[in-house]
Amino acid sequence: MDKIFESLQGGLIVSCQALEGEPLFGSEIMAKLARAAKLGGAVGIRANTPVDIAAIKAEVPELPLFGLWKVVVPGFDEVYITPRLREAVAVAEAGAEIIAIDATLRPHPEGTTAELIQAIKHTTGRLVLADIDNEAAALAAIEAGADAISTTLSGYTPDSPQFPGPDLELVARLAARKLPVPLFAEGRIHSPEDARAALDAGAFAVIVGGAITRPAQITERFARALR
Ligand SMILES: CC(=O)N[C@H](C=O)[C@@H](O)[C@H](O)[C@H](O)COP(=O)(O)O
Repeated sequence: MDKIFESLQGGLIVSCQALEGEPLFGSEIMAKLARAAKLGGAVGIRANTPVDIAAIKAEVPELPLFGLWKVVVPGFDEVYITPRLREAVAVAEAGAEIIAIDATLRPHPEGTTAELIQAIKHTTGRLVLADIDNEAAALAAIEAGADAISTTLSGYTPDSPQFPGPDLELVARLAARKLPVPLFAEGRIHSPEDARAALDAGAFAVIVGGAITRPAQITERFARALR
C-alpha cells in the first residue's frame, strides 16, 4: 500500500468544499476550515477546484490532500467530479496527492471510466481515488488501476439506493470482498456514531464533508429537530 494511504488508516478525512453561491465560498475560508479540521484531528483533507486545493496545501501542507474539480461538461452533466483528464492535471498541478474522480459506469466525456483512470495515472503519476456508486463500479475501477475506492456517489445515481444516511451496507459488502485497495466510506456521514459505524463496517478510513464544513446543512438539521 502507498505510504500516503498508510498515514490515513482508521482516520478522519475532512472534505472542505463550498460551491459558488454558498455562504462559505472562497479559498481563504476553505484553507481556514482545513486548519480547523487539522486542529480537531483530521488526518487528510478533500477539496474541490485547483484554487481551493492550492490554498489548502499552503495552509496545511502536512496533510494529504484528495483533490477534485467539479465541472459540468455539456452532454455529460451528471458526471461532474473531475470528468476529464484536463481537470485531473489541474488538480495535480495545484498540489493534490490523490485525485478523486467520478468512477461510476455512466458515460464519461473522454471514453470509458477505465480509460480515464489509466490516462490520469499515466499523465500525472498521482494516486487515483475512484468515487463509486455501487459494487460493479468499484470492481471495474480497481481492475482499471484505481488506487483507492470511496462510496461518495452511492445515493446520487440511479444505480444506487436513495436514503438520507450513509450507505454502510455498500461499505460492508465491499469490505467483505477484501479489496486489494483502501476503501473509504463517504457520503451523508452525519455524526461521530455514523463515522464509527463506517469503520466497524470495514472502511479503511472515513471522509466527512457537510456535517463538519457546511454550517447551513448542520443548522438545518438542528432547526428541523425543533419543529
Ligand atoms: C455527491 C457529491 O457531489 N459529493 C461531493 C464530493 O466531493 C461533496 O459535495 C460531498 O460533500 C462529499 O462527498 C462529502 O460528503 P458529505 O458532505 O455527505 O459528508
